[in-house]
Amino acid sequence: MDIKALKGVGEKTASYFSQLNIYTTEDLLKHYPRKYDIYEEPVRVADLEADEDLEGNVVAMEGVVIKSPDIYGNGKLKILSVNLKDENGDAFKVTFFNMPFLKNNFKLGARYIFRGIINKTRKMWTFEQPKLFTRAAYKELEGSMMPIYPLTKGITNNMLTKLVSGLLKEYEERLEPEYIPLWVREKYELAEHNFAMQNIHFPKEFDDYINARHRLSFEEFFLFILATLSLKSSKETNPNIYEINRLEKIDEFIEGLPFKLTNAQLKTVEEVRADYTGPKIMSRLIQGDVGSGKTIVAIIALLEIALNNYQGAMMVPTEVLAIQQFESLKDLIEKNGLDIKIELLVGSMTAKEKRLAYERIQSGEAQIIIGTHALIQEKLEYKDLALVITDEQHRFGVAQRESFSNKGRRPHILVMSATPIPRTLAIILYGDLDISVIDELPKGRLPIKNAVVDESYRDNADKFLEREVKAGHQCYVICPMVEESENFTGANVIDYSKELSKRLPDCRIEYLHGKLKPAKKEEIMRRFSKHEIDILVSTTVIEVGVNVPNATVMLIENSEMFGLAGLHQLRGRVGRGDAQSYCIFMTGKKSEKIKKRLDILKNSNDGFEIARKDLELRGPGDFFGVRQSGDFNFGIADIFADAQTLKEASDAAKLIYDADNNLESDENALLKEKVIEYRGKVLDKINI
Ligand SMILES: Nc1ncnc2c1ncn2[C@@H]1O[C@H](COP(=O)(O)OP(=O)(O)OP(=O)(O)O)[C@@H](O)[C@H]1O
Repeated sequence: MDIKALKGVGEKTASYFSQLNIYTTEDLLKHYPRKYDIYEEPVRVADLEADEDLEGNVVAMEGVVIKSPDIYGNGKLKILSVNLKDENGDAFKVTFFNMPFLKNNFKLGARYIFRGIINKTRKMWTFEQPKLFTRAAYKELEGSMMPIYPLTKGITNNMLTKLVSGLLKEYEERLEPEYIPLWVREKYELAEHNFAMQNIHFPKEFDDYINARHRLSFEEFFLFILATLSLKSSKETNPNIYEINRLEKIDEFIEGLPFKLTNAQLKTVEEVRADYTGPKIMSRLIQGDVGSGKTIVAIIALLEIALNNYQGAMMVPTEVLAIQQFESLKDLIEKNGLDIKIELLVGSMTAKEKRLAYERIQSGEAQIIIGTHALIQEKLEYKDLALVITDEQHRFGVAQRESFSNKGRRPHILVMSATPIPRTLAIILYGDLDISVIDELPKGRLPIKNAVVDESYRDNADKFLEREVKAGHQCYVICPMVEESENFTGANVIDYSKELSKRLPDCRIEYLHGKLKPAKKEEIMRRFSKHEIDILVSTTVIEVGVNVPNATVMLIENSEMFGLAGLHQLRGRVGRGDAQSYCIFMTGKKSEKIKKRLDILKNSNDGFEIARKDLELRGPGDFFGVRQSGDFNFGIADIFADAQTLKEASDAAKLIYDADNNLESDENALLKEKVIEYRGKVLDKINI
């Protein structure tokens, strides 16, 4: 049902909802809480002193007024300040702004429970504008879990809570039929669908939440796997319609590379070449950690396809990366004296440039095409596209991958990923692809040295950057944001690079961020690659794929603001050459928790190990809306935290598929409808 059919949702609200990708009531029900507000037992001052993580967070405290409250302040601002003590007799304070009428509530000896963000100011634990409860009122709420939804401008939590709760009431009357066969629900102990919907939004108790979440994650994985299984079977019958031969020129090219391929690379190259010269169309995933050397494998394939007189295209997630790949491939082709024409296609090219590029692609003059999403523009036609490579493929949806492959007759597909997941999971998640793993780093790479530091290390950090620059190396500094913003207190690239230039006047410093004009981005990246810039201050636009092997230092400001997977990707921008490289994680806020998390990165350079340790640290109970891997953005399920559920869903899907691969039995009738709906609607939204 259209979201506008709901009472109180007009055109304007609907347009706000579209920002959250909510268009229908079904979308609204699938807009799961990000976390829950749990009314926990009140804490005491002693608890606050003992657990530093409580500061700055929401807590409840019970207290007795120990002094008649004061009102102070001038004309416009009136501050009511109340002194209290907790049951141990320890003092804390509460302040309210412009609410002088509350004064009468706080008679000497009155007892209340306050709930809000607690902070220590001038040695006193203080609430500002907390919510106020009588003990009886609080006890009623204690233990309950109120949903907190992801929001956007114009949509409040209150509004969502009301709409969802209204919808669920109605839903109960209309009871959606259960579509997972009974035997599956029994075997894997799955709650019923409607129960799960009700309890993911408004769990009465923690266990209900757990059961709801389990059912919904299972359901997401289950549909996803059934859909990919059917995709795979349709591919298996695709014969290789291209006449591609192994060429000596390619063997010579490999021989002539300035480095020796690792065994893992060699094996992967073999698998890829066997695929596209074999009887069936290739659908292969190359999985390898950052810096493991996936790109050269892709390049070898592109060259061999081009030399066989077909076209090959490689789609990458950012313009910066497209330009870089294009330039380095052009260099390689020239150096090796190969007669191959390559083309760049990115969104920011002028209409005329694009038209000319389109013409060369359509006529077949362009043999290798490198670009961004621009490669799958409807208007673009290829002459004879035989190979499609998507780099860092998790940025693209399955549907995009498919639409790309529909451009050719049915091209070979190669997908590259640095997502650190174990092979068993990869086999399930990439059900429609064969997998090659590059599990070995090039020889001579020294492990990156890591340090987790805070502001007190600033001078040393500056000296360190200077020293590396003097030694002829280059550095990245990452800031979490572009420019100063009111509600965000992290370093920003523009101010930061100004200040850094003052402190290190002998270094050539420039900044880069996503909002710069594409031509400017290109110019900066080109100059950095050519070592005309020593220190590049950047946002995370350089996170994926950027390759400047002479860079040896990665300094990440406010590293507590990034996820571990993102930090690992960023760090992967150094350590790409022979020289010793360093990664400095600078933190703005000191806390044991933050330190522990960053220590995981400090102690390991292995992507998968990091993901696993991160999960261990959080503990299996700590997964309220925490999605560790943004790469596979399922609605609620997380491939790491729910790895066991994923396995079960995969087993169940296979059992069903093996017994009834077209889902034709009565028992599977409703499931079939769902899978078809899922393939059409959801599969393209899941980024794998
Ligand atoms: N066998 C090798 N020996 C030495 N250097 C290599 C080898 N293979 C690749 N390289 C170089 O290592 C660097 C990183 O390789 P590449 O860019 O292919 O990594 P990647 O796996 O794509 O990493 P990312 O996921 O970070 O993009 C490049 O400079 C590349 O030329």
